Amino acid sequence: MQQALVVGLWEVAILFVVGVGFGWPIFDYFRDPKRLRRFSAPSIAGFTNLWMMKHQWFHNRAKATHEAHKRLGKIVRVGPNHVSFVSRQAVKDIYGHGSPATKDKFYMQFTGTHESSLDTTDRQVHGEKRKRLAAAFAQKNIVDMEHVVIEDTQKLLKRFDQTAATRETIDVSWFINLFLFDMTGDLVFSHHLGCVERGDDMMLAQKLDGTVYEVHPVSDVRKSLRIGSSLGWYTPLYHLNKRLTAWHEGWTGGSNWTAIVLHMVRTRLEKEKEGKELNDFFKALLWTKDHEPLGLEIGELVAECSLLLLAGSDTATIALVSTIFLLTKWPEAAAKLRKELDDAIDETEVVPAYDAVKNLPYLRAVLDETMRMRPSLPGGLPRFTPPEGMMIEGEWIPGNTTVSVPTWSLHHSPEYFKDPEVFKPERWLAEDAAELQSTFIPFSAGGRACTGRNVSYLELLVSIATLARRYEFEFVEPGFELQTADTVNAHPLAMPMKIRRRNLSPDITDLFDARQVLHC
Ligand code: HEM
Repeated sequence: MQQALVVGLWEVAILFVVGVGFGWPIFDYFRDPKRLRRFSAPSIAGFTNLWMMKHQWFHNRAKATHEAHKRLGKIVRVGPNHVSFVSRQAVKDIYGHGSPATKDKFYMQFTGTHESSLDTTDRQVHGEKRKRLAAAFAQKNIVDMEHVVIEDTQKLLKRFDQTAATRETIDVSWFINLFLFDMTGDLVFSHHLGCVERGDDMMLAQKLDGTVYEVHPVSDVRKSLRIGSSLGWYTPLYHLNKRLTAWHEGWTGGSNWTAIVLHMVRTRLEKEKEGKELNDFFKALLWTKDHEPLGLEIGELVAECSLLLLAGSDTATIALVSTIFLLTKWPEAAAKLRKELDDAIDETEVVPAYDAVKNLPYLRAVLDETMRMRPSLPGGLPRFTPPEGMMIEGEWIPGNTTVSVPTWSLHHSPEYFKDPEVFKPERWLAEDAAELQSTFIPFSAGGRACTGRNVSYLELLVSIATLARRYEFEFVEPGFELQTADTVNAHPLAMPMKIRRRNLSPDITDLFDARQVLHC
């Protein structure tokens, strides 16, 4: 009798949870307190965040949103409380300086013990954090770091030259990822990771008790971003869902990443104690411009550095791999670029100086066209409307609503970019190019746009100029298409290629031997 009652209670409880779980979203959809039903939604997106979570999990959020916009128009409801806009005006309204929208709670997935510049939703806290970094990332400071870019590029060339000599197949995507890990480690921490030299992504990590262990972070980071961003689309139950999915290796992956950064922070602080004067981004987190100590807690240093190391390496990897992919796919553009580079750069240069390449119009157009066609963060970056609501694209959007502009869709909109599926660097050199800039948002826009934009152009223009001038790349598989795993960043998957030397510039081994003799 008692057992029957217990089973009965369980059944009622299950029925209640299922009833509320399914019934409430349907009830709320028809209740429509924010009048969002006026915007069309793909499949179940108007009722539940599961639509977004599913596409995020399967790495195709940006593509699914794009399809929805193509079918349903420039304003689409992509979640019960999320409206997506593909328009120039919406970029201004949502992301522009002076926009009342704040960052969405989606970003809580990135927050550990402390918030970083990227994930804080508080304007004042963000203002202070951004001011600190902005000084370090100013153009005049970055130029002093050019030698790091040049030296790391030479190390990559050494590896690519060997591959070219043997005509073996190489996964270019993998080596570019290693190259940008090395470069970002050097720029942020003055810490050379040596990934390119070893050909692997091994990094040392440190537990809080000081134990040091080895981690291979590429797959850890992807798994961590995959689970975090999928759950991030349903913030009310984020912490509960995190507990329920504690078995997923992405959470361990995230902890390993933090442990890598902790190791780098501690190592860098040791060097500081030894009185070494190092010119890197880390110093902006230790000292004010007038050399007053900032006294940040170690947790905050780890949060900021974790962002810098990941934002710096992942995004630029995507841009550089995509450039090589698109130039190989569109050989006419590659030929034009090589002509410009051969005419402008001295034959004896191996890695040209930034000054020699920064104003080359076709080179810059190639990079911008790449970031248009394959933006590093292809999905919409979610923002939250203020409690009183706001106008977006001429529509009144009530308060506390998530809004975004999907970068991929904006960059592939025929309204702004003629023949959007064609790789056409020339569009950035045409008379109306200035107008295109307002719908070109690879670094986002306004007060929360990328702080690392200047350093990215330095790294990317120098490395593209070097690689395009020195090599011809070939796909091993005819008609190869580069696949990506879109978490928040669109991580490029393998790109097997053969590399041929163009024999224009000096041999890199001679250069290294000369440097070694010099150092002796
Ligand atoms: C091609 C290279 C890069 C691209 C396409 C890129 C893109 C972006 C985008 C779209 C955002 C806004 C993210 C959001 O609102 O969710 C962002 C933010 C940020 N990026 Fe980058 N990024 C690049 C390279 C870098 C580099 C090299 C660094 C530094 C080493 C960096 C540091 C940051 C930081 C600190 C933020 C947060 C800005 C803030 O909210 O104040 N990025 N980046």
